[in-house]
Amino acid sequence: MALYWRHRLLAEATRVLVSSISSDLVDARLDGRAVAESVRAATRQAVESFTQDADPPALAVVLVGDHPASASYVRGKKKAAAEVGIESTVHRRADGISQHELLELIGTLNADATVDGILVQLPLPDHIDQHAVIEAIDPAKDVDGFHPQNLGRLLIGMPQFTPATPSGIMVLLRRALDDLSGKRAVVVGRSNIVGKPLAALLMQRDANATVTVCHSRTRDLAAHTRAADIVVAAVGQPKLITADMVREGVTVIDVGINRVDDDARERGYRLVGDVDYDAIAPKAHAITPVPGGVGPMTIAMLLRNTLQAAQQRRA
Ligand SMILES: Nc1nc2c(c(=O)[nH]1)N[C@@H](CN(C=O)c1ccc(C(=O)N[C@@H](CCC(=O)O)C(=O)O)cc1)CN2
Ligand SMILES: [Mg+2]
Repeated sequence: MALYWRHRLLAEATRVLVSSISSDLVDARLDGRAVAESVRAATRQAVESFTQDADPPALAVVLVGDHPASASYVRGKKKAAAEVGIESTVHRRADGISQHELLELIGTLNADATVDGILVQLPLPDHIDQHAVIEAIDPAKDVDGFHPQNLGRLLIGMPQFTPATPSGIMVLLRRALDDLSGKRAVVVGRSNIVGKPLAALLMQRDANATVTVCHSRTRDLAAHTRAADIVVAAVGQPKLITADMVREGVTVIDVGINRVDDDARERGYRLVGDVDYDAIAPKAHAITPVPGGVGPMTIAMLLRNTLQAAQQRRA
């Protein structure tokens, strides 16, 4: 029970801070960078007070292979951690690492009392069983909140670590809407790291949304999204959600990060979400851009989880 209340207090502190910052809802654009900055500022302050009489929270990040996007997210995590006073160590391993070797590394990090939080950057190479790796992480150090124990706790309303992207989305939704109670929320995508935990958070008693989860086999997706007050797209398909699929006044959260070729850009591509932002923005109450929407929240919420891990472990 103590864990539960500590989690709720931290969540409430973030919510108060986030709702008190100057408006980051310019027109309909819901500025994830600004909200993430406020979450990081709150975390920085809390880390400062934690380190008055304790070592800084310590995060271990495991990165397998040389997937460029994963390497870039891990750099982002390391930099953001340093900025709020969290120590981080990246354990980089070659693509060819065996599952056994990876499980051994997790075992070593679990046993290391100086490590508060562990995360394994996803995706992992095909020859490794992702579930086995996640299950090997000590649930008390599972700052991604992907361990079955933590996902199970979330489902029954006793969260310990809540996955970063869904909890970041909840902060954005609370920033955009005064009350989620009774709102019809359609989550498009049923992944273990976004869709499923987000559905659990939205139907929790402190949110009270009415939740529908849609996926690749859903018949007449547009009929669901058109009836929704909140649409969350987390599929990985550019322009899956078009203007004719949403109602006037909708709140749209775009979780997709898709690279599309663009010769005009120096890097040869640009990032787009799952949502046709330009067409939907004029009719939306609020909508997150890509980049600069959900992505920055993912890293901010991870930092919060890492502080929480240190607080719980050292209590
Ligand atoms: N172990 C984990 N693996 C993965 C997670 C996760 O939470 N834990 N989530 C994603 C990747 N991810 C963090 O790991 C992540 C994705 C996107 C961003 C972000 O800030 N995106 C920017 C754009 C960045 C760019 O230019 O490429 C944005 O949307 O503005 C941060 C973190 C999968 N793996
Ligand atoms: Mg976004």
